[in-house]
Amino acid sequence: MNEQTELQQEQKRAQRVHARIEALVSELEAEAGDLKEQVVRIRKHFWEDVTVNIDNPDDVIETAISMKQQAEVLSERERSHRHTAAQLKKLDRLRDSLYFGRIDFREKGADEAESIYLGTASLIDENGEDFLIYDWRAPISSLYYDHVPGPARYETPDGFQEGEMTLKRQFIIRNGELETFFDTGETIGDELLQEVLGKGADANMKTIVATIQKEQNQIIRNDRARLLVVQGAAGSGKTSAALQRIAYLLYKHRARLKADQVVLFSPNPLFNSYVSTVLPELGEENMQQATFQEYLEHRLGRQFKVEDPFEQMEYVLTLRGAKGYEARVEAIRFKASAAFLHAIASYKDTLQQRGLIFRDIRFRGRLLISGQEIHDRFYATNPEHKFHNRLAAIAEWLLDRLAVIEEEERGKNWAKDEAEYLDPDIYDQAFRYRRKLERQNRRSAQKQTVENKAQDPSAKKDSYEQELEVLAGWVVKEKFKPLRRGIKLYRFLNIRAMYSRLLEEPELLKSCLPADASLPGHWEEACRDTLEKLKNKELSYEDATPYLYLKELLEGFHTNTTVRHVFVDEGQDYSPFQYEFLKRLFPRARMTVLGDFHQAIFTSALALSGFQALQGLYPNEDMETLRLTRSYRSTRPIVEFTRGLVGGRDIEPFNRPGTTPRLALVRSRDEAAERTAAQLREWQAAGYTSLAVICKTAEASRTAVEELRSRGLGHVHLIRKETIAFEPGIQVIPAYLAKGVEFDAVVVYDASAAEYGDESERNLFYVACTRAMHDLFLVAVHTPTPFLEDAEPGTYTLADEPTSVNR
Ligand SMILES: Nc1ncnc2c1ncn2[C@@H]1O[C@H](COP(=O)(O)OP(=O)(O)OP(=O)(O)O)[C@@H](O)[C@H]1O
Repeated sequence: MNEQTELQQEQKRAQRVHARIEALVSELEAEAGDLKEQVVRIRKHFWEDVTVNIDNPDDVIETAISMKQQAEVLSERERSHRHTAAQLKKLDRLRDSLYFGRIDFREKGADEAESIYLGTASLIDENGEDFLIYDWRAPISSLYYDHVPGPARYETPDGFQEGEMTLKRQFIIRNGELETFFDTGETIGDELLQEVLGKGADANMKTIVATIQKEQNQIIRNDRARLLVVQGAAGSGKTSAALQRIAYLLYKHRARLKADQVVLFSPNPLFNSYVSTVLPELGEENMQQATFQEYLEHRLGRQFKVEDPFEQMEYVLTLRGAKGYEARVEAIRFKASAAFLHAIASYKDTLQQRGLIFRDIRFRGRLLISGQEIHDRFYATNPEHKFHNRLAAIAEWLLDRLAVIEEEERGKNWAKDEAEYLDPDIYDQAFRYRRKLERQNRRSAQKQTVENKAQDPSAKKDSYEQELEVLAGWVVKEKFKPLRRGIKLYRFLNIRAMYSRLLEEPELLKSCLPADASLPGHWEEACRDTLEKLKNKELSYEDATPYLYLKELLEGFHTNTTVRHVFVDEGQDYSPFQYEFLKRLFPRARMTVLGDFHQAIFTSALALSGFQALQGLYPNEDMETLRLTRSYRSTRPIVEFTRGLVGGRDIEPFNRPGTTPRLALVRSRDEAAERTAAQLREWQAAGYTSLAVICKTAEASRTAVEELRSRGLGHVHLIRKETIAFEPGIQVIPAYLAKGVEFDAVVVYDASAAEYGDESERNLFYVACTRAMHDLFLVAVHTPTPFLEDAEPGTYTLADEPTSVNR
């Protein structure tokens, strides 16, 4: 068959499928309208259609049955309406794009090949027999992503199905009309990918189902690993693969897995909103999204002012040379290390023998039970018993002691005084509460007397003294409530003092470290600062996780057993501590970690230890590591330039042509602003809509916004750590907040040695440069950053030289 006839045939088929969708839509719309009417009518006349009669017991039963039936009819109609609405949404998604690919597959032993058309959802023909479209996540669809024409196989629940793929085709379908197709010998042919990647950046991430690459498909469909680690270059599709993997898991395990049982940990709120459209676009509900900081705030925010990672980042980036800087940076690194994690765990072990610090239990400024007394009592318990059983015994003992003290307090004048001045509302509340309690606890004869009087309406609150006694009892109970609650939560453990002691006593810490580890330089200097902060109820970011770890080891771990999949994006920026945490917090979840060491920007990052640090997390056989080396985001010239910055020789560009990155060397900040503004205007004129000016820090970004606005540029937006969405226009953004997102064109402002001079800033510079999809412009005042010396020769040009277009 010649290509023209073939095209016509495909177009005819597309028309048929489109017509089927339209017919279904009209049918379902009518059905939905009808159902909606019924629901509204039932709700409105609910009581009219129910026979309400409560004259005798039989009537009551009949009434109940009638109500139940009516409620069931209503909920059945509501369910049908929801189902129809979901079907309509699915059809609406299919209506324009229908399907994107076709494979012809002949099963082993069969005479003929079957044509499989792939789309974002499945669709069956009018007879209910054949699939007009297969969902991209169906087992057979994996053939499309994994194989080229020839012998092929796919995994089914019953094992592998062998066969031969005789055709592989990609379609471009717009508004329900098939424009063209490509037959391809490649796994996923480059034409479609070229077309997709050549488009402009969006305010939100897009799905990639039509062009998923083979190695990405391995990530998406991996069902075996308990811990799946994906190491991939910037722009290699890690986040995309993660999101399509979530969609795949929700489809494959749809009977058991709901979207709220999947959590994605991401670097910041902006990233959260950037990726939040992908799953709904694929017809799935969104997973839960969180940042680690939110979790820390949730657990420690009441007790401490907890520093966030961006404040720490700003400190590291801007205060070089300040007093205590070196000490803190070394401490940041140390406190994120596996050695410190080990130290905290063995510190907890020693505390089982000695050294626990307990809080005094005080009431109205008076000491009730001293920390020393609790301490002595704890160490008098049997050391053979489990630590948490010993603690539970102490809590029980404290509650008993408290009950006795509470009883004594009731007769005291302060309680009666307070009872006398109770607010009328609280008074009533107290009185009712007391009566209820006393009905439940008829313990002593004395109580009984009071209760009888209180319960007897004729007695009213006759004796003033007795009434006051009742109320004083209530007052004391209310005042003791927080004490009892605190004891149940083990607040009598003084975690702050114990964490502080570990920092105050280097010998103690050394004894808890693994044999091959030692304390970092300037340790005591760093600790002085931390201890001061702890005293003021402040917690640095580097201390927050170790502190919480110690707290949980002592008090018991909080767990969430409903979550089944945890995804950690930008996984290189998490410490071993944080992984240990996530594992304990979600004991029933599988974990997918996505990261790129070249983008490790936090001092606490895994960068040095690499993902090996994750090895102890789960047994080796439960862990799998996959690599993505091809970079899709940026044009070939941009990838060829950026990979040199980090020595990433194995980073392979997707072959998309573009302009070579340019460097403008300027003499002043003023000139830098001029050049930047001019470049942005040029890009706007060329039709780019998503533009970013990436600076090193928040402060530099604020200044840049002023400089650009004062040059008449409109719609210049400053991105802060709290920003949750892009507004249309030019984004000015600190590099560390640009993680995970992308723009049509990027100015790196300012790429000078003064700004990016220290080796520790290399990765940050790399992150900034790799955000550009189509064009990259660097501006440097005086001397450019030394990192440019590592760029492969010829991969960037000076802006004043003629621009070379690398095709
Ligand atoms: N198979 C694909 N088909 C089409 N586009 C793709 C594909 N894989 C990746 N992309 C595109 O490449 C860009 C980068 O993808 P993504 O953000 O997932 O990469 P990443 O590895 O998470 O990047 P980074 O680590 O730099 O944040 C996105 O625009 C994405 O849509």
